[in-house]
Amino acid sequence: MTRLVARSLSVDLGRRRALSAVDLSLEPGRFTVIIGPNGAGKTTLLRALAGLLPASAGSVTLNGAPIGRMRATDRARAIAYLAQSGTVAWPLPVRSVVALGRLPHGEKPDTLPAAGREAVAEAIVRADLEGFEDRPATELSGGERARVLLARALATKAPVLLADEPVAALDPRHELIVLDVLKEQARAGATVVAIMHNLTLAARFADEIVLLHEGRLKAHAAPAEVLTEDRLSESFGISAHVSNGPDGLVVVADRPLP
Ligand SMILES: Nc1ncnc2c1ncn2[C@@H]1O[C@H](COP(=O)(O)OP(=O)(O)OP(=O)(O)O)[C@@H](O)[C@H]1O
Repeated sequence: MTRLVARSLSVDLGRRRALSAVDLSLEPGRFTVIIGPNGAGKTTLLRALAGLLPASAGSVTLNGAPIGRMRATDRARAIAYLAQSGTVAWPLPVRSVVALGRLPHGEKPDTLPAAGREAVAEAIVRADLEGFEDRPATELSGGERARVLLARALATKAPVLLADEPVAALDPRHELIVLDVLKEQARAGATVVAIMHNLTLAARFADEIVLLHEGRLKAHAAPAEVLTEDRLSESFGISAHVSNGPDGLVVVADRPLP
């Protein structure tokens, strides 16, 4: 059970303060979705939580240990990080790319032990990639590639999964499949965090929503508490209509505010 905590976390990118004094506690078993307008600091927050960006002030701890002081392999075993629109540089078969998720365990793609092979096979099924195993990962569509990279992250079987816009490139069916997978990971005890722009899907799947705006945490609560018309207009600059649908809140952006 792994708890990831940011305390008064600020991050500077160049001379710009991208994140200011964020306090956030991410608990095992919860699926948290980070929302906010472009440039709000969502990726910066996720990268800092993953230990990929240093804190300029404050701290990030994993089960109480400062993340910046962890060995890289220990961190990679504990936290699977799925980057925004990740790329695949080499024409490796899909199975080998997914197997790279086992590297933090010291397992090489060509010589995976039974547990590694099982983790890879399971990740391929969960990302709906059966039949793609032998295809070169460089010859896939954007959405297929996104699912390969998700499968690579799943194959690590890390207790923390941080995903930057994991459904941005996906068709509606795969959006639902992937969000189900993320929710299942949380239900199985993982700490799962994803950045999303689709507010209706965020409301439907998230246990908690974190709203960022201009580098600051504006809200962190259940979807119905965060996704109010007033807050959407204040943070996103839109006139929005929020209603109750059969599967949760439905958020419709009516028009941009002047
Ligand atoms: N390398 C950099 N140097 C300076 N500023 C940067 C750098 N990278 C990002 N920024 C700025 O930091 C702020 C936060 O960027 P970040 O990528 O975290 O936003 P985001 O909320 O993830 O946005 P999006 O929804 O567009 O992905 C933005 O104002 C951005 O312009």
